[in-house]
Amino acid sequence: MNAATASIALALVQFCGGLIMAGLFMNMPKEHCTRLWALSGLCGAAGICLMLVGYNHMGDVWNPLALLAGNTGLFSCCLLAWAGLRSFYQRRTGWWPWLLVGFYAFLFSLLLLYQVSFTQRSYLALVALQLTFWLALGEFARGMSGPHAQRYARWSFGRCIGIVSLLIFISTHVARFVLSFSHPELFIPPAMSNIGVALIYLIPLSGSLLFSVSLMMIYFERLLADRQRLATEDQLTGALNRRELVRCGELLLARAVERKSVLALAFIDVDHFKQINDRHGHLAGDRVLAGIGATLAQSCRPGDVLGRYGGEEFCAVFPGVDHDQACQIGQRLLESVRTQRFEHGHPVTISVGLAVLQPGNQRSWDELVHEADLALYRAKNEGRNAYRMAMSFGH
Ligand SMILES: Nc1nc2c(ncn2[C@@H]2O[C@H](COP(=O)(O)OP(=O)(O)OP(=O)(O)O)[C@@H](O)[C@H]2O)c(=O)[nH]1
Repeated sequence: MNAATASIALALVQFCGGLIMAGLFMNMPKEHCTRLWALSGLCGAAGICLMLVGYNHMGDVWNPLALLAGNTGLFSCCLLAWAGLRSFYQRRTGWWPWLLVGFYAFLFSLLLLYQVSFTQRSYLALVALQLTFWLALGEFARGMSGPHAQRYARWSFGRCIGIVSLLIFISTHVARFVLSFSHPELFIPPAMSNIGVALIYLIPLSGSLLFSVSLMMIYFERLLADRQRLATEDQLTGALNRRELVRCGELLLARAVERKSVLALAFIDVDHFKQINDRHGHLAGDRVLAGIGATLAQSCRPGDVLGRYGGEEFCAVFPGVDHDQACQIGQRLLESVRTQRFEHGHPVTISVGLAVLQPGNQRSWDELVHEADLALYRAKNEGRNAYRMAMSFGH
C-alpha cells in the first residue's frame, strides 16, 4: 500500500471514529459536556472529510478552502473535546477558545496564500494541537483535586486511558517536529516513508480513538458512581440508607461471628426532635439531621458503618469494638452532638443504645438490633442525653 492509499484509508477510519463518537454522545443524557463531545466528534469527522477533499492524489493542495476548513475543523474538534472535559469537571469555559480558532484559521490561510510547503504548514497545526493536548492533560490533572475528586475516585481507568492517549499525541507530535528538521524527506507527500505515515496518521489515529474511548469511560464511570450512590446513600444525611446499612451490618456481623471477634452496634435517636420540627420548621429539622449525620460520621473510623435507620434514628456498627470501648464510643457520640452548634441556636442531644457481640457468641443482625433498641428505650426513659448498654452488661 502506498502512502496516499494508506492516508486515505486511515483518514476514513478516523472519519468513522468521529461519527461514532458524535452518535454516542448525542444519545447520552443532555449535559453540556456530552453536547460538546458530540460536537467535537462531528467537527473531527467533517474536518477529516474536508482534508481529503483539500489534497489531490499526489498529496498537493487541490482545494485550499477545503484544506483551510478541514484544518480548522480538526483544531476545533480538539478544543471542543477539551472544553467538554472542563465542563465535565465542573469548570466553565468562556468564548476565548473561539477567538483562538479564528486566529488559527487566519494564520493557516496566510500560509496557504504564500504557498508554503506541507511540512511548514504542519508546524502551525503541530503547535496548535500541542496546545490543546496540554490543556486537556491539565484538565485531567486538575480533575483529580477539584470538587469532582471529592465525590468520585481520583484515579479511574478512563482517566488513565485519557492521559495515555494524550501522551501518545504529545510524543508523536514532538517526534514529528524534530524529525521534520533532521529528515524532511520522510514527510514528503505522496511518497511518504513508513515512519512518516505512522507519525502523521497511524499513531495519532490510535491516540484519537483511545481518547474518545476515555471520554466515554469517564462519563460512564461517573454515571455508575452516581447510580451506586443513589442506591446506597441517604440523600439528606449522607449516611448509608437502611437497606445498605443492613447489608453492610450483616456482612460485618457474619465476619465477626466467623472470626470469633467482638463487634458493637449503636442505635442512636435524636432527643425531642419533634419539638425542633414544630418550633423551627421541617427544613430546619432537616438541616439538624444532616448536621448530626455529618458529626456522627466524623466520630466513626474507616471500616465502621453508619446508616440512617429511619426518621431521626441512626445506627452504627463498630467491628473489633468490645464492651469498654463501646462505652467510650457511646460517650464520644453524645459529646460530639451535644457540643455541636446548630443554626437555630439550641443545643441538640441524642440517646444511644449499645449492644456488643462477645467473642464466640452467635447473634443475628435482628437480635443485635433488638438488644440495642431496648437499651435505647432505657436511655430515653431514664432522662435522655445518655447511652445505655444492652441488659446483659447492665450499665
Ligand atoms: N425534618 C424532618 N423530620 C423528620 C424526618 N423524619 C422524621 N421526622 C420527624 O421526627 C419526629 C420524631 O418524633 P418522635 O418519634 O415523637 O420522637 P422525638 O420527638 O424525637 O422524641 P423522643 O425520641 O422521645 O426524644 C417526627 O415529628 C417526625 O415527623 C425528616 O427526614 N426530616
